[in-house]
Amino acid sequence: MDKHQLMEESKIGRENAHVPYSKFKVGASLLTKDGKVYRGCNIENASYSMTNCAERTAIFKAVSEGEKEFTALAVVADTDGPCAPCGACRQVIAEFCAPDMPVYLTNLKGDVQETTVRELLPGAFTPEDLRNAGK
Ligand SMILES: O=c1ccn([C@H]2C[C@H](O)[C@@H](CO)O2)c(=O)[nH]1
Ligand SMILES: [Zn+2]
Repeated sequence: MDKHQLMEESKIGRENAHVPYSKFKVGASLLTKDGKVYRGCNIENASYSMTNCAERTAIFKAVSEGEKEFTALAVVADTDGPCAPCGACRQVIAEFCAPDMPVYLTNLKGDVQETTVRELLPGAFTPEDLRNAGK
């Protein structure tokens, strides 16, 4: 699967967005090392803060199915420029994806910003920090 196909998968994921409050649909697609794609959408709640973003939906779906190795992530929304993941998602992405993994931030107009996990959250707090604590 190439990056263009992965970006199309994120648009398919976006179609299931549950957004009665913001009306802002986001889609994500996460590619595994074995070529499988996990799609995600944002899922809002009447208790607004319970909302789960598209990126975290895709990651949690994959991890809950036993997936551990990821090679790319694409995110899409109907934004003016490429859709930027929120801070919470950047932290979760950094937990499960390698620092140099490509991330494709896109919109429905076809703008694409190719970035990396490291660039999304420089200096991320990682499992390594916990392992090294007190040493
Ligand atoms: O990268 C992003 C940014 C926002 N949202 C969602 C959360 C909420 O449902 C809506 C507005 O913030 O967009 C995502 O899913 N991903
Ligand atoms: Zn988010």
